[in-house]
Amino acid sequence: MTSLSLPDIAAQTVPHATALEWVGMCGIALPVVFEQQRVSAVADAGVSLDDAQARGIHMSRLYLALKQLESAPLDCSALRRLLDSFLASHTGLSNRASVRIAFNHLLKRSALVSPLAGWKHYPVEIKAHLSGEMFHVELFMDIAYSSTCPCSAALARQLIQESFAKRFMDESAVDPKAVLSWLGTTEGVVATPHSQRSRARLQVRLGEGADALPFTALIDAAEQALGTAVQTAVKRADEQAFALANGQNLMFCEDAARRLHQALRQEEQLSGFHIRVEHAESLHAHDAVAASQWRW
Ligand SMILES: Nc1nc2c(ncn2[C@@H]2O[C@H](COP(=O)(O)OP(=O)(O)OP(=O)(O)O)[C@@H](O)[C@H]2O)c(=O)[nH]1
Repeated sequence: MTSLSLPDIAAQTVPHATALEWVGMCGIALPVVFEQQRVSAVADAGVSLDDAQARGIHMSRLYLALKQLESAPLDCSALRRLLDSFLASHTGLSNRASVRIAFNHLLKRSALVSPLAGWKHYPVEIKAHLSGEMFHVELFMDIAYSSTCPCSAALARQLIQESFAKRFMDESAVDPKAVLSWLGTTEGVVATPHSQRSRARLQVRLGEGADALPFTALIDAAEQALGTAVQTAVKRADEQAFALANGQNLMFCEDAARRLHQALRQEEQLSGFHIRVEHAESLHAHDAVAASQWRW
């Protein structure tokens, strides 16, 4: 064993001094506690390097500080304490600190009709920033839903009308039983509208005084506004109810963005948001996309 001290390269000065906006680590494996459950998260942690002469920051200090989140429930207070400790460990070097934490939020969802339930995961992210006394937290969530094209539905209805006219218009008296049985065939309902799995990507900024991270409430509000969230456990009765829900919930991407905008405006704990919806069209190979924002 040698008694030589370890070289500390980070403490050196640099010949071409430049302050840096952000320096840190990305993709750190981190177990966190959210809503009484331990979840496997990935974190990015960093600070500004405002001392233009300093060679580097002390990455190990940020890494070790993240340990705080292994046991403390994940909320705004815990994030604030973490960022305070990032800056406290970089006095004289850094004035700003940030952390990003990403994980899958699991929620149990009931079937539409049958007494079944299953799990859905929602990719979520938390971004917290501290600059002087300015602390803010942003949340991101990704929500899958089903959308049926209103234009395609109208065109399909027109084809069904034409098919009906061809089959029954020459008859002097239309027999309801014949119509009923004809409606149950693919000659009757001759066309179906296209629908697609769609995604809503919500970014929100929490207002001052917020402590809890309201992922569940926001996801519930968004799914309620969209009306046709993707399902978990599905029996035929559930699938039929889903077909009815979609038929009564026709929407362009613009409709989805507007509904979400209205829903998020009701959320008093938010100070701003950005919405992006993507309808992964089955009509063509590109997506239909709409975005909206408030105080973003
Ligand atoms: N600043 C910086 N450190 C890096 C980088 N890549 C790897 N590291 C390593 O991160 C390790 C931890 O750095 P420090 O936190 O300064 O470690 P330390 O000097 O033992 O810890 P302190 O005594 O608390 O300063 C060092 O071994 C660095 O070489 C990089 O790009 N920048």
